Amino acid sequence: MTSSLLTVSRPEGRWFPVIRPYTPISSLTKQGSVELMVRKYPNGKASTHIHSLAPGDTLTFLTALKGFPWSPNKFSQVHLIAGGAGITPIFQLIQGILDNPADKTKINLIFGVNNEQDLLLREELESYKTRFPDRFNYIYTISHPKEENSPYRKGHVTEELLKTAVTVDKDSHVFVSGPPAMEASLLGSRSAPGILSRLGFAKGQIYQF
Ligand SMILES: Cc1cc2nc3c(=O)[nH]c(=O)nc-3n(C[C@H](O)[C@H](O)[C@H](O)COP(=O)(O)OP(=O)(O)OC[C@H]3O[C@@H](n4cnc5c(N)ncnc54)[C@H](O)[C@@H]3O)c2cc1C
Repeated sequence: MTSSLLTVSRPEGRWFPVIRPYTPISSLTKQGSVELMVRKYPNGKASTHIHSLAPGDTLTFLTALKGFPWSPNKFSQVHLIAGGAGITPIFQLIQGILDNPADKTKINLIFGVNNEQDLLLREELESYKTRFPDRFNYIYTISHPKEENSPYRKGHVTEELLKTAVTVDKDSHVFVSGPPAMEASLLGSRSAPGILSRLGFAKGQIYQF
């Protein structure tokens, strides 16, 4: 579980191929096809190339990259912090846990996006919430809401939000997947601790996709 696929794109007009990982959002046990969700960045070499593909075109997969070595009930609770398209590996983990009847791990998702349209996989997440109300909880936080009466929290994923949204205990683990600025503020650097360590999480309790 939690692996991504290394793709090779050959964008038109470029000498060198571009290698980028993408995470399947289809169940990993599904045979015969794979579903990717790729966010298009206007100047993004691989993402614009993948968006230009038409039915019948090919995309080369180099290999699968191993992610976190998950085993059921490894932790009593996981806190999953996703930003934008970073939801894909987090969603794969949610699917793997909740689709496995033997796994009783509780999931607390904090999903930060720019606007309501960026709330990817919203229906799938809401369906899990309906099926697992006691084990799956999510908070959406939107930095630049477009809807006037947006029902969601406004703002970025901040220390203030995480103080109330996550409980730090030895038996929990945190998974982070988001844009560079969000990851930097959560994880910090060698010289400056990030939000997660200020909240009390040990390094070994944090996994960055
Ligand atoms: C393990 C792993 C799994 C991933 N899975 C997915 C996935 O399932 N779906 C998905 O869409 N992406 C995923 N990504 C990100 C993906 O691999 C590429 O980094 C992304 O598509 C950008 O590549 P690019 O060649 O289009 O952009 P590049 O040519 O590398 O970058 C060009 C410009 O695009 C913008 N840009 C690029 N990346 C970001 C970013 N993360 N945030 C904000 N702006 C950015 C910047 O302006 C940058 O200067 C994953 C990354 C990792 C490490």
